[in-house]
Amino acid sequence: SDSALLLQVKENLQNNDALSSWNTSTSPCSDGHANWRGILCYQGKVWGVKLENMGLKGVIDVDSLKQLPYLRTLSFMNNDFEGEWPEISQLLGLKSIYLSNNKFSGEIPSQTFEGMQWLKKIHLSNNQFTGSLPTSLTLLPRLIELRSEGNKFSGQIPYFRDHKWKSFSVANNHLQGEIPKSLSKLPVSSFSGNERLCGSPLESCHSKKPSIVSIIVAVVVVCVAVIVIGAVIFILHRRRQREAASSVEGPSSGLSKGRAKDLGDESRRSSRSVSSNHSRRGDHMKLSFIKDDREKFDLQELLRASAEILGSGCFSSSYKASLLNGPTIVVKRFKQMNNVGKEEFQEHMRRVGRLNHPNLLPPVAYYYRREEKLLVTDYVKNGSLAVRLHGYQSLGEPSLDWPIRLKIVKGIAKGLEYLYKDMPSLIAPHGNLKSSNVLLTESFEPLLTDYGLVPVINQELAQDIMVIYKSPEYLQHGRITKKTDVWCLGILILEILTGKFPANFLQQGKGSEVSLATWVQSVVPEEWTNAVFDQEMGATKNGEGEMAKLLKISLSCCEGDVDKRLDLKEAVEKIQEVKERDQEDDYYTSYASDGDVKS
Ligand SMILES: Nc1ncnc2c1ncn2[C@@H]1O[C@H](COP(=O)(O)OP(=O)(O)OP(=O)(O)O)[C@@H](O)[C@H]1O
Repeated sequence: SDSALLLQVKENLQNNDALSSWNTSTSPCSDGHANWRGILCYQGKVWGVKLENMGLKGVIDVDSLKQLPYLRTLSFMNNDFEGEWPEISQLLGLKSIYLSNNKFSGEIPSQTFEGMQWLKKIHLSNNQFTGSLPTSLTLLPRLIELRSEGNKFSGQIPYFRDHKWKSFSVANNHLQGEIPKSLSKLPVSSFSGNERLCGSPLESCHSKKPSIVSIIVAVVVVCVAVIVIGAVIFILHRRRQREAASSVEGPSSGLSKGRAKDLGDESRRSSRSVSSNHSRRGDHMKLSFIKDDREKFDLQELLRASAEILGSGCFSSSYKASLLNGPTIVVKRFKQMNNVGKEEFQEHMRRVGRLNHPNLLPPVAYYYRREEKLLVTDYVKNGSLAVRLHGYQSLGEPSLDWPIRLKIVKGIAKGLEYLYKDMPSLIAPHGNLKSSNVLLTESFEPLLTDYGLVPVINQELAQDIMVIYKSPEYLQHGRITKKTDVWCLGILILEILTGKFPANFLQQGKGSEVSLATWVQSVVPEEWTNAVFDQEMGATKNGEGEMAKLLKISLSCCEGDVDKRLDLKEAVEKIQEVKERDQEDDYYTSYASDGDVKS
């Protein structure tokens, strides 16, 4: 019976506490409705198994599922399954398969989908699948959704013919080669994050195949160059060693101490040995500067500078260092980038370095070694918006007033708008927009930091640390869209208006939809003045009307349904329309006129 088969499925699952309703006292389906959690019924028959967000792992018992004759949809999204591709391809009647956001790994055999002629939707995003995208996908006549972003698929995209895509993404994999013509009308975001993929809608390939002769010539030239460079490096290295031995031996300074305490595999060495170790590496101490217009310094000078730790997140640690007779700078040490290659990292830094906007903090220099990636920026005097919003009251310092908060919001929106224009190939051009990544200049102009990093951060860890992966679309459907940064913007504005820390509202566990936005929505507008707006903002004459306007805009940015959410352009336009003071507007009336806000 269906009951026995499903109980067998349950038995093979670990962490199955959420399935307590699966027991012999009821049947899974009766008279059209389901008695068992996660079972979808139609006319008393099991047509779907939807076990999402339950922390499940173990084995998916395909042999039992195979015997459910009416099974059409299967979802194990947002769980903790590991291991190889489950043999669900034996379930020939399936119309949809959802396995996104697990830890499945390994290759999916190329013939896997053969014969699954009813299959319309396949969601595999954010696992760790490797190898090629199975060619049998191209043979599925009804396929309209294929989500495979955020894996480690490599090789070329197979040739799809006449599929009418409702949703397609192979973004953030290791795919390469030319995108098949049949997919060239899809948006850039469907393919971004694959460094070696080319052809429309991405940049054209221009790939003239080099002749054998030119390859041989190139190899010879490279070999000669390597020998010459090696000899030069050796000489310089020896010279520096001698110089360094005398200059570095002195008492170690703040940054080297901080690094010695904190730097990954070097953590157990003393600060002195960090310094001398680096000095032995000679040329490896060189930082790559983005622009030529500033005085250069190298890693050794950084290690000698007096330094203090500014903070250490999951993603990076940041040190403030004052160079002797030089500027005060911040060295950010990335923790989650060990998958990125040198070329990729350099190209990315150069790309970020080309950006130029008054609301973006520009990189000054970077440093790459396989086990160490550093980014140097200027120190920004007023620190982060996070500290200003949440840390100042305890110090007895005045908080930010409403006009300044509005100025900050407008600056953030402009910075983000620029990122969207100048990094169009990224699905989430910022990716980690939050208050600790907004710094404030002396005139309280906001500067965005940590932007554009999605392509170089380790995918599997990025999911735990970057704000885009807390969005409703990611938690529910495992996808990131061009509007995901807008959601982050909305939450950030709510944080600025309420003075509340968004992370406190995110429930533990995947799939939760509770956020600062849901809390604000739970408060009636009449209570906003007392219950929602940060009392620390202080009263501005008639400011509440404008505050309410901004609050409504931010709620529209946080709309859970991506289609209803404002896009970035709309959001920025509306934000720029909010005035610092508005003598006529009153927030109750302005709220009443806008019925769709609480959708
Ligand atoms: N250039 C800078 N000038 C002044 N303060 C900075 C600068 N860069 C970073 N900070 C501050 O240093 C602290 C640590 O920053 P860091 O980016 O390392 O971690 P985080 O932003 O708190 O968390 P995460 O690792 O998730 O990004 C933060 O409060 C940040 O605002």
